[in-house]
Amino acid sequence: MTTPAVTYNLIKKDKHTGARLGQITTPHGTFDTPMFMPVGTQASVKAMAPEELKEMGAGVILANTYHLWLRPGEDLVEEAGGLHQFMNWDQGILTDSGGFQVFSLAELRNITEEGVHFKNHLNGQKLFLSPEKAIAIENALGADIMMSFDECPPFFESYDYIKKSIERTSRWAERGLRAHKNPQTQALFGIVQGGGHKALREQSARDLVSLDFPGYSIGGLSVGESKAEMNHVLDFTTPLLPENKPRYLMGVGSPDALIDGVIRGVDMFDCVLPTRIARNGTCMTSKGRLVVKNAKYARDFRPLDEKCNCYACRNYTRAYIRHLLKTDEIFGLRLTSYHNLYFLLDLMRKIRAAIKEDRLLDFRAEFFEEYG
Ligand SMILES: CNc1nc2cc3c(=O)[nH]c(N)nc3c(CCN)c2[nH]1
Repeated sequence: MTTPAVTYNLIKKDKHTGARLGQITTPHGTFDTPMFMPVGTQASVKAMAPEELKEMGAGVILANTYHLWLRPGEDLVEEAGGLHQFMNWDQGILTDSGGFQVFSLAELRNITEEGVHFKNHLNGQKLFLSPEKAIAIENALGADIMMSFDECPPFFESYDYIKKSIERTSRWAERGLRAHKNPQTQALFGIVQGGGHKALREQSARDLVSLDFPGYSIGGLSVGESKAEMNHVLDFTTPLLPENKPRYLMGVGSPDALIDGVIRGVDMFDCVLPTRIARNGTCMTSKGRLVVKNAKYARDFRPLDEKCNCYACRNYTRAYIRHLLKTDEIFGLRLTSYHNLYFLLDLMRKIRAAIKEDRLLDFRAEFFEEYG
């Protein structure tokens, strides 16, 4: 039995909720869970240097197969020694498989059993992605954790459509497992789908768990459904997954969604939100969102968040950051991006501490009281 590339160690279960304290060990280090993973779609977490990401406690970051396949090409990244070498990041890297990005970015032509035909969103060129092609690209990129090639169906699609979709996604997952060249150094996760349908989530989970992946992602969420609907799906989906393997909720999220996902047994999260809203001057604070570009902050010489200990909050004021954003000074985006990423990574640190002391529900109540 070869040692798998990624192993999960469940350290402690919260007494009052489904939350778990754990650690995930990868070829590039061991990281505490629950964890938030900053998104670096094109091999860069926008505006952040690797040293800054390390300083704020980021362990695993994301990159996207679809984007890197188009530019600069997986062969170039492989020639550079793989993503870690190429982007000078020696901690964890997870690559998404391209399925979701194709559906959300490219002009779709059609989905067949073989794979997905579509147009390159940059130049309209006809392209084709199959499970085998996506896995080959992820093998070349060299991420520690790879996603299976899946279809993320619209949450509100019909039962029949989603049933056909998850059955094909499970066949794609099996094809991906067979095509995977480096299982000893790269862990391939299965992605559970099924929309809002309990029976389909059960069928998808059953199919994927029988293929014995080293970890499982929960897909098909954070695609426009309400937070209540997402939490309801999590309520019946996480218990279907093996306790001794990591669970990754894709594309989530906001501070409240992170807490509610942890409570329902999720270990890993990713979202572009912190860096995306930072670029238009919206900051996450313990008292909710703060749009620092607003005129009311022009002479506000307090930090973005008086309870935050990040580089931006220790050294700069709302007035200065607002000035930078208003004058299109790039340093402004760097400060808001740094702060938002730090805010979510620090939130995960607080959540892990709360699980350790069995006071996660109290922490949730305190957090929501202030966050609004
Ligand atoms: C922002 N919301 C969101 N929902 C997702 C679902 C999938 C999903 O169902 N499958 C895959 N492969 N990726 C997803 C992603 C991208 C995660 N970086 C999602 N993002």
